Amino acid sequence: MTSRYRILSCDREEFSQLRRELHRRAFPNPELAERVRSILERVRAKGDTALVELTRELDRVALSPSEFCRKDPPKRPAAAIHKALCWSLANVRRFARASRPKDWRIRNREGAWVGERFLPLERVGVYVPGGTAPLISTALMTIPFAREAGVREIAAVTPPPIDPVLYYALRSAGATEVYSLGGAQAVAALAYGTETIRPVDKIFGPGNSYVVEAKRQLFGLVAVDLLPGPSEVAVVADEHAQARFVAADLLAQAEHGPSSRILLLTPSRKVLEEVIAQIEEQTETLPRRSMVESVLRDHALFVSTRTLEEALELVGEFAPEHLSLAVRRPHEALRQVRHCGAIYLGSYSPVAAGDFLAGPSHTLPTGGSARAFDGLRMEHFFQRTSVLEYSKAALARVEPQIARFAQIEGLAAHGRSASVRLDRGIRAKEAGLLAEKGPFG
Ligand SMILES: NC(=O)c1ccc[n+]([C@@H]2O[C@H](COP(=O)([O-])OP(=O)(O)OC[C@H]3O[C@@H](n4cnc5c(N)ncnc54)[C@H](O)[C@@H]3O)[C@@H](O)[C@H]2O)c1
Ligand SMILES: [Zn+2]
Repeated sequence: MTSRYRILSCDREEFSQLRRELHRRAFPNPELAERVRSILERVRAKGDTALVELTRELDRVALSPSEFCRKDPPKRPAAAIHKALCWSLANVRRFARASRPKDWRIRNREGAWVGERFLPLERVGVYVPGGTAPLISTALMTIPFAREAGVREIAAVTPPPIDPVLYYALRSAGATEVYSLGGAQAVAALAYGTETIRPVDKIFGPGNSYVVEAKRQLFGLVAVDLLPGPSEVAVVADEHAQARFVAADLLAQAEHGPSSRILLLTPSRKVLEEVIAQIEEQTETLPRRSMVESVLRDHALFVSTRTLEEALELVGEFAPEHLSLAVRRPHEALRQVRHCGAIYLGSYSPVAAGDFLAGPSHTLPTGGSARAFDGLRMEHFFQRTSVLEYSKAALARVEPQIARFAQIEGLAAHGRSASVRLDRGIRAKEAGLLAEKGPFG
């Protein structure tokens, strides 16, 4: 079959080649890094003055520092829109509450209590993209987690002018401050603070490459959640898959932007051909047709594998943001799938449901980073502390081992801090240990 798309039929040799190709790593782009570095430095050095200049240069909006923070009450949108927002909010809040981390403790080998305590962060910043489209769903998929976690101060930033429905969504989701600021400069303001914005402890949310690079550079000064990039989807389809559904899911992600990536893996050549025919048919009627076509041309890959197992193995190598398992036995396939951001099981779970309202956050790792990074989740809004409690009896049981470590590491005061509590002859003991030989002889 000839096609304008990239189609691979995967035999033994191509399989290992494709495995290598699909195993991606994201490197920072040096020019972009330099550009972002200079924006961050301007905000650090000149505060609000830099924010006024950058907002004029990059967003083409003239704002004075007193106009950054929006204080006006939000206007309630039309009933039908309001209902959709509430639907999403209810699902996300419920998911957030159910996934709240719980304090726990166990007794260790010597009978002391050891455990973890989770406290909500005090002040966070949430970036909500707004450059090309007001990502209202992003407001609903980040801020409620902070709110349900018990974070007291939630500062949301989004590029001006703020869409009225987005403003309403930011407020109803629980933002306690909303700033008309976008791009790397908004991230810098959250991290460094300016005359009008107090710095935050952690920065959340997706954004374009400037926003993500700013988070990467500021990591350490503040905490960040993850570095989400352009959207992507992989679909694994078997011979039972509905080509119409599969094509629709692939096109939905292609619609996100020119750098979106889409991947289809199927052991059925027939399904592959049907999906491509469906893509051509469905693309005709999409409003963002030209963008979708450029994604299909430059960032789409259609692979026919020998078996379903091979398809599932390759998809683990790709570690996609979204994975749809359009197969007859999705739960069985799930067991064979390795890392990815979110998995959609069966024929009736469109990725768009997760994008807009299902419950788990749609802020997910991209570019292969799902191999090690999690999508945004409740735990990210907590700071975790370990808690330890010894009784005298527990300490007595283990004190000789503490003394031994103290000796190995040459830290006598450490050893003494245990033995002194047990009234064990301190000096005699230390003298004895120090007189002994080294660990290996
Ligand atoms: N992975 C995820 O979970 C996820 C979820 C939602 C959105 N996203 C991604 O978020 C992104 C949204 O991007 P967007 O552009 O629409 O909005 P955005 O708000 O992220 O970026 C707009 C800002 O970029 C800055 N900017 C634009 N051009 C610049 C330049 N030349 N130099 C410096 N700064 C510049 C401007 O200040 C502007 O305010 C998309 O790439 C989308 O895929 C990812
Ligand atoms: Zn999507």
